[in-house]
Amino acid sequence: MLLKAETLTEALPYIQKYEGRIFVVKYGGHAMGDAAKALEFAQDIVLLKTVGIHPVVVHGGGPQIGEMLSRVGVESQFIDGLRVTDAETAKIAEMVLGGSINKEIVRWIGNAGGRAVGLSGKDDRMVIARKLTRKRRDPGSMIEQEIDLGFVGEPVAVNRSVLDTLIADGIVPVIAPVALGENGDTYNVNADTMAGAIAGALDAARLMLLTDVPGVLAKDGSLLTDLHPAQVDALIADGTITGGMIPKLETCLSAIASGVGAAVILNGRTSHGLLLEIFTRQGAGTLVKSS
Ligand SMILES: Nc1ncnc2c1ncn2[C@@H]1O[C@H](COP(=O)(O)OP(=O)(O)O)[C@@H](O)[C@H]1O
Ligand SMILES: CC(=O)N[C@@H](CCC(=O)OP(=O)(O)O)C(=O)O
Repeated sequence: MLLKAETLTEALPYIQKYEGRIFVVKYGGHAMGDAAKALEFAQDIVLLKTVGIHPVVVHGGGPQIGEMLSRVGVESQFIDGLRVTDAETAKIAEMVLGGSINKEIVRWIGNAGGRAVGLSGKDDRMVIARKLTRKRRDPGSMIEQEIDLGFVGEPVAVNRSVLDTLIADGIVPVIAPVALGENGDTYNVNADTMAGAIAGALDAARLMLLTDVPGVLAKDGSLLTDLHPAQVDALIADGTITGGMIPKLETCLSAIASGVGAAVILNGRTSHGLLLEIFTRQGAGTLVKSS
């Protein structure tokens, strides 16, 4: 697609603008389609690296974890888009995320002609997390109850040194959302949250969240192409944004607050959607930006 002369002319200013900058790309479990789509994603990542932008991939795998859990007869429950994670679930989540999905993405990028190294937050103690707590109040009650999500973590520190080494060596880091607790426990981290923490620590120009919808949709189904952080609370309160879209937008806001240039939520199954967003005037998806 980028080989057309007019497309290249349109892309050039963006290439110059972002040369040398880091783009954190979160590849969600729902965004992963068939083998052809996976190859397109990998080609886009390789193209970014080739033009001098440094992609860092953080992947999810919620549906794939769910499949494995049901195969072994373990049920799982979600609260506010987060999987309640007991010790057995944490083990299976780590196996699926760090074992099978991580290595598949590394393979795809390699097949597309790039260099990739897979790791999780545990490698080189890259991401340290603490137990995440959630509070809930029953309708009509004044008392807030703490909900125990088990081994669900929120990143509290990111050590970027191993990522800097890989990036400088021409390698795309591919990161599974598993982190190390301060006490040495293993924590399952929502992949959006993980991507946001890494984007913040790397001063990324963009955080790109690839999912299975075109972006944030209004109640009438139309795409909200631009969102200011101040609009998000109201969209959650009036029920426009629900489920997994809530942690996604919370992540966008905290990434922007920690210095990331902007965040984009877009459809990872659209052919070369990543390139359309970065290198064309029209873009793709929902851009969340302060000004
Ligand atoms: N306003 C909204 N616009 C778009 N999607 C929304 C909205 N509110 C809730 N969603 C849901 O959020 C989902 C994306 O979150 P999630 O399933 O966690 O994605 P992923 O697995 O890619 O991280 C969409 O498939 C959709 O069902
Ligand atoms: C705590 C928590 O919910 N962790 C997620 C990690 C994977 C993930 O976030 O994957 P997607 O991006 O594909 O949804 C989970 O167990 O499903």
